[in-house]
Amino acid sequence: MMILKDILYKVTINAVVGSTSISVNKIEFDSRQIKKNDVFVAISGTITDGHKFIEKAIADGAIAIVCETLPKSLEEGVTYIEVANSNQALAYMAANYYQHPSENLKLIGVTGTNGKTTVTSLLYQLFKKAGYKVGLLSTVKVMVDDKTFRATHTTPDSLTINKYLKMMNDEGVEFCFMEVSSHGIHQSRTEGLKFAGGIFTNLSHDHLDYHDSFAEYRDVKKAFFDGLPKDAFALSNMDDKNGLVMLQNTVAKKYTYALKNYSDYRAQILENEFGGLLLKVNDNELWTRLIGSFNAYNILAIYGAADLLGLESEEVLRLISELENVSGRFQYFISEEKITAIVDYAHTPDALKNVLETINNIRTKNEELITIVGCGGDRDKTKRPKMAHIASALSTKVIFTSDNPRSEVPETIIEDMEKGVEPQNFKKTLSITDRKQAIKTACQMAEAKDIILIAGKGHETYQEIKGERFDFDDYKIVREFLKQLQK
Ligand SMILES: CC(=O)N[C@H]1[C@@H](OP(=O)(O)OP(=O)(O)OC[C@H]2O[C@@H](n3ccc(=O)[nH]c3=O)[C@H](O)[C@@H]2O)O[C@H](CO)[C@@H](O)[C@@H]1O[C@H](C)C(=O)N[C@@H](C)C(=O)N[C@H](CCC(=O)O)C(=O)O
Ligand SMILES: Nc1ncnc2c1ncn2[C@@H]1O[C@H](COP(=O)(O)OP(=O)(O)OP(=O)(O)O)[C@@H](O)[C@H]1O
Ligand SMILES: N[C@H](CCC[C@H](N)C(=O)O)C(=O)O
Ligand SMILES: [Mg+2]
Repeated sequence: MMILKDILYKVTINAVVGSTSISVNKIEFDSRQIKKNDVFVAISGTITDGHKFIEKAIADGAIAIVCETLPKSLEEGVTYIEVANSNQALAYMAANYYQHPSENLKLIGVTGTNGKTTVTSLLYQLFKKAGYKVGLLSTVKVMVDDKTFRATHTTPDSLTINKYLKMMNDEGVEFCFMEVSSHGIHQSRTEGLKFAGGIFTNLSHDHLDYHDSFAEYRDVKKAFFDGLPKDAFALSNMDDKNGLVMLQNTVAKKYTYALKNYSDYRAQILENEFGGLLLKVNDNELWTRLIGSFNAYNILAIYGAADLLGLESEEVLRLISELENVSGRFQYFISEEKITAIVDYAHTPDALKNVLETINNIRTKNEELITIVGCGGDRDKTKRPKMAHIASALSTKVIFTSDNPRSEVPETIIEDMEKGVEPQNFKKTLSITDRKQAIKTACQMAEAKDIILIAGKGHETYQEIKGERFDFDDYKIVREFLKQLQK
């Protein structure tokens, strides 16, 4: 239980009806979770409006309501708080309720179109190897030191974030690395958190189904850096054309990293092969198992963050060479017949281009590259033809298939993709709606030494169709087919 007034500390309030000295049990923003003596926060969302469920919440025992518009009829004995922004109010209420857990550890946020999971997961590994208790909030999973929890989002809602941070406080966690998605920033999920640092990876085409324009997408990401406190660091990628934009209004201490432009943390790629990357980082040689020039940026970002967080440079260089790859990110194996199968999470045009260019830099010309790719349903439609254009231009053969169709018709998604294929590449492409069938066909087509890239789902162990999740694991399926085909 907690006094409502204390939960509302720092919340911008327009009007109060009733007493804020009442004791409430817990905070909920979903009326279906309300129990007796809870406070319900009504949020107007993308599908429905929480305000429609105020009456239901009270009937189920809510004794306080936080909302942006007071209901026409007010119930006796219920306290109503009218606020300017329910999402923001929820974030401050969540921080108050869990006693500001972000202030009791060093919280580092990573934002950008691609690389967030890779950078946060590598930082988690690095700080664990350095002997610290560490937290992780990522697309793939949540870690409270050594305990694993299922991730429902890249950036969870503010109540969930603060719940995990409080658990980390109780476990004595000193550092927490979290992904900060543009949806998360736009919905104030990270409002009220005290960040010790922010890292910008890159900005390219994604989520234009949610943001009205690329400029709005950029400005939402920039808002994260604008909100960093002056004792935090802001580490930005100077090779990204929006790298400086992210830093221009932050009061945090500014640092930069790059391979091409002058920066505080610089790297050069000395070797780039399937075995890993040999880098020169600020005049030190560094080996990493990770593959691909895009991973040079991720490695440099974690090197800079570790330095800014006080880890000793020599130790960081040694530990980075021990880091394991992140699940579903350029995860590969080579079959007995020397066919290389790569599973990667690339689901944006820039990511797909990076992965395909990496493979093309490594493979010899007589090794065919067969790419299997689809696009998520209920996501950015404008990236579909771009992904298909990139896949068909940079592969020897391409099979368009389903990713997570969600509520859309899979064939329509594939048609959207096919529109991006240039005529000279038509002969390279094939469309097979069933993803399993597409993977099997690629395995049948592949000859010894060929490479199969399965892109878009990475670590995901499900396929989302019409609101249901069916078991589906790219990596397991391709291994199985290559074994069956004795290839
Ligand atoms: C589009 C989007 O981001 N939606 C998120 C948002 O939901 P919403 O506010 O739009 O919810 P809504 O369904 O319209 O409902 C409005 C309100 O009414 C309430 N409600 C609803 C029904 C009811 O009976 N009673 C009730 O009180 C809901 O609890 C909600 O507060 O807030 C919810 C609670 O935090 C999130 O679960 C939900 O994520 C949905 C499921 C989602 O798919 N989000 C994806 C797009 C997402 O967030 N992705 C990003 C980036 C991914 C990446 O690039 O890696 C992420 O950070 O994961
Ligand atoms: N620094 C980078 N620059 C460009 N592409 C990258 C970079 N790092 C990873 N990628 C590519 O993007 C894919 C997704 O990487 P990752 O999961 O780290 O990104 P993310 O930002 O967490 O994505 P999401 O927004 O979906 O959570 C990888 O599988 C790889 O293909
Ligand atoms: N295979 C996934 C990748 C994107 C998942 C996440 N970034 C999101 O937007 O929810 C899809 O496109 O369905
Ligand atoms: Mg991620």
